Amino acid sequence: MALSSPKCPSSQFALRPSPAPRSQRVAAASSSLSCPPIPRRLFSKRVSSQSRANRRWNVASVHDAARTLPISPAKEIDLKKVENGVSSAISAEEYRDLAGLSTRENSTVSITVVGASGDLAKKKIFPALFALYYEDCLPEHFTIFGYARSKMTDTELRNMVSKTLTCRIDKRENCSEKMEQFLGRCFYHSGQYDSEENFAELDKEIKKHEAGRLSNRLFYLSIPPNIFMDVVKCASKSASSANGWTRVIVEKPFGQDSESSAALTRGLKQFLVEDQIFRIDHYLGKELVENLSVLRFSNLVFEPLWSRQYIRNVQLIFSEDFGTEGRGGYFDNYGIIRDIMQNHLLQMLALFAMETPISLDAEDIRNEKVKVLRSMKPLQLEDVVIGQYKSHTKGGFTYPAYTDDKTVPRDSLTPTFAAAVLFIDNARWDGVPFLMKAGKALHTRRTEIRVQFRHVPGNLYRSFGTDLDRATNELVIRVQPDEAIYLKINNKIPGLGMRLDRSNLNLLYAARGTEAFHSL
Ligand SMILES: NC(=O)C1=CN([C@@H]2O[C@H](COP(=O)(O)OP(=O)(O)OC[C@H]3O[C@@H](n4cnc5c(N)ncnc54)[C@H](OP(=O)(O)O)[C@@H]3O)[C@@H](O)[C@H]2O)C=CC1
Ligand SMILES: O=C1O[C@H](COP(=O)(O)O)[C@@H](O)[C@H](O)[C@H]1O
Repeated sequence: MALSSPKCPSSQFALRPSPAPRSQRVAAASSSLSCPPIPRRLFSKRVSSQSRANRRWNVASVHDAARTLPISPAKEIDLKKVENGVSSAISAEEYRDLAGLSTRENSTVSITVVGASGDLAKKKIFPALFALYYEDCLPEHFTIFGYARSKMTDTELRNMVSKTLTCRIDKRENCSEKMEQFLGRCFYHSGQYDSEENFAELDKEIKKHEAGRLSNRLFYLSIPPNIFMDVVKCASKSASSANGWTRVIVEKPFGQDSESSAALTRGLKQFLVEDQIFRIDHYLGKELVENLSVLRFSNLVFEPLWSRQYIRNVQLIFSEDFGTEGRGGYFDNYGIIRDIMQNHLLQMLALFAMETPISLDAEDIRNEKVKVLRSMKPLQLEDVVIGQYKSHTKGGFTYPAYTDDKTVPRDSLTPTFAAAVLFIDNARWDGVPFLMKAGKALHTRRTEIRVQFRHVPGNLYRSFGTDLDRATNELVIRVQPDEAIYLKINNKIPGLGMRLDRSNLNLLYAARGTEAFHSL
């Protein structure tokens, strides 16, 4: 089924409930007011005034426990318009207001992409920012700074970024013109992550562009987590906003284990209040992951089947057909389990397996997900397989081994592949294996959830061609590429006689070209 694509990002945030019903999002899109509705959960009642914990960071915000969206302190916003999440389409300007990005008060927003020389920044962050710019969802006065240790000029950054910008959106009018304008707003500053002095230099550069306007600053930590603290400390001391808000987006993985995760949180809180910290897992912004709860909770046909009674196993599969390619600096310290399984796949699993939440508020969904995680049996070593990709030749081309990557130590034992069987010890899922598989440099690029159903007891058609005991129903939720949901069913081959075959009942998404980071 083809779905028309909204013009503007849907402001869908990690750990947030399902988005607006499709019809409403499309309505928003087709409106001349271009930006889509913002979910109610972003406007929970808990409004904190200016940060008491740390006045340097000077923020006022609306706080939603699982995910926060601070808004500009001085702003009066008609929240009724967005009560119940998605009641009406809103304008680009209102969208910016709600995100605290208004320009009405002559304010600026400076976005610093820390780790701008890296993979995430190049592949996803700059393109997502461009998509927002294209859709007029960034404020009038905004500037983007790349910050990293690598030496680069502004022009080199622009050249690097321009290679990954695309006009993914439906209308491609003036795309190259818009790109030029966007690139003109991008600057680069080279510095160390633990140097207050270098961040003070960045501060000076930012100030030049702020030109005395109200200063709002966003730091996107597109770096390995072990240097988050250095950056937050230095940015806090030397480059935070003096009169507007300062926010920090923190990438996964949030530490190495629960101890280091708690230490990271404690560390961040020395310099930030919770409202300033935005933890992101971009898989939660993927269309099919967002659709998971909709599929299950708004279709009578699925929910009754969603249990051990009918489901034999669930597989969560992530595979990439490329290796680390220069990302060893980050990846080698974390490995595939911490890079993919513990966050992206586990989030998908929790959404898949949770009980019906009380509401679509982020906190209610989070509570249900936590119950799933707490019901999980601790993993045993024998339930896990790990591996690392080796060099191989195919079609006359030799693909490098993981340890051939110059950014990876030659003797690295970091896993690039892992498979694990997980069990959820509760009434719904007792005994159902949840198989997770994740790997880099495999044959295909694919992320999907495969739900295999039990055999039909006493199947009448056992003797008709197909081995129906094996060919059980399977529901496939293909997250990427070529998003689709299809159900494998057994049916009769048309014509004389009785021969059976397996077919797919399809919900194919046309190439919509949306990208999770764009909406997040
Ligand atoms: N790549 C992706 O698609 C995604 C990545 N992420 C997350 O983004 C973060 C960054 O990932 P990614 O961009 O892929 O990683 P990279 O390895 O590309 O690292 C980003 C930048 O950080 C600096 N860096 C790398 N290693 C180190 C190190 N050991 N010490 C200090 N600086 C270092 C480098 O900049 P320089 O040397 O110039 O300072 C590098 O360009 C991670 O937390 C990852 O989980 C999340 C979603 C998707
Ligand atoms: O978080 C990460 O995700 C990417 C894959 O993201 P996708 O949206 O392209 O599927 C992965 O390559 C990277 O290792 C990891 O850090």
